[in-house]
Amino acid sequence: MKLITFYGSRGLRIVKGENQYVWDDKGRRYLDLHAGHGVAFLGHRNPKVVEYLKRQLDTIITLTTAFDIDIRDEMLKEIDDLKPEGMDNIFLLNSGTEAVELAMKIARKITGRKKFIAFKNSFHGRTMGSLSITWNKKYREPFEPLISPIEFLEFNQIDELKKLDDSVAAVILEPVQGEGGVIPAKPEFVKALREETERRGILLVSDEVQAGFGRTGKVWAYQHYGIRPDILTAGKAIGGGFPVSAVFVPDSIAEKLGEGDHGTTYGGNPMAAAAVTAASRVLKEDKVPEQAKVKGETFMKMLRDALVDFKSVREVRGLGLMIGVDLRLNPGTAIKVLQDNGVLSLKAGVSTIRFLSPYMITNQDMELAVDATRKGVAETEGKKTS
Ligand SMILES: Cc1ncc(COP(=O)(O)O)c(C=O)c1O
Repeated sequence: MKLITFYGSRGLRIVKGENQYVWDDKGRRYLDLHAGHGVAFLGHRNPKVVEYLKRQLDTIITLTTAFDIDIRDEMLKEIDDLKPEGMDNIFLLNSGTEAVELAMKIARKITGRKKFIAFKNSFHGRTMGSLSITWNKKYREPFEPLISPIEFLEFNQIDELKKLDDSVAAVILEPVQGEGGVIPAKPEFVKALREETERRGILLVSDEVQAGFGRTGKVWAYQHYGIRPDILTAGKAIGGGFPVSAVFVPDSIAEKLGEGDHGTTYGGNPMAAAAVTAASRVLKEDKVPEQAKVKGETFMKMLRDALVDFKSVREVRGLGLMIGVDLRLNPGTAIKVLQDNGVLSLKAGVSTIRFLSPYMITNQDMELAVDATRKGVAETEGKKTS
């Protein structure tokens, strides 16, 4: 039997993960700034997550939300302190794309409108709805016709907001574009977008599947911008490594949703509830957002200082521990050199090395990553390194 995988092989067989590290079958340790596409933000096998999952395994693994269970109540209590402002309702799913799908369904149901607006360089997932609002043509075109109407606007261009009209159900925004190249939204753009969407009765969806849950230095990335979205989607980090995603909405929206509007076999299962409970406790007890803010600033400064002399480096950018090194050349060589030097990273957009570091990264880890990045960029420029 052969496994279908749509990702190119990295040529490593991983046998173990712990905190910010993974080990291969030859016993070599890697600093994991790939983190399973950012899932392992709370580290691999975070002890609290392992404790909760093990306890849940001994109790019950599966139970639909039609039946009550204590672990879900515990989860609701733990996540209540972390909820996006004004959003008292959560619906649990299993992957980021499912959360986006539900956000789109909700937007159509609530507004009675059809159209979605997304941004150039956006990434929202690979199922038919979320794919329709994902910018990269290579992902979209083989599967057309997708849902419509959809319009992609220039990201961070206030002028573009003139194109919003009363036919639009929702605008889907990544406060920091992840797959598209680690591009933070500009504060004035987000403010203008919020004003214009509010004025026209358009729902604003903050897609925080990648940026959310502490990674950018706040619990939710929209909190950097002094606005409130209408719907928030979360995933990746919120289960501490367990597959789970969430849609948050305020009462004003939840009240208009009813039985049959959506459903999911696995969503909200006890294992996922246990994982989210543990992850929420870790976030609060370890003051994860604060750590991400401080460490992210340090890491970005170290990268900027170390890369200042390289002509191929266009920019080091990001927010908290969501960091990109944007090159004028293809980043493939640099990512390979980083890996050979014990650091796993991933590509974003066409030209960016992306670091999605677990929050427990140390200064020593950063030095290793910065040194490996220097080597990677040097080789990209055709310079010999030792
Ligand atoms: C912003 C954003 N939305 C949605 C998704 C889709 O998540 P998943 O791969 O879990 O379906 C991703 C994945 O990278 C993402 O970055």
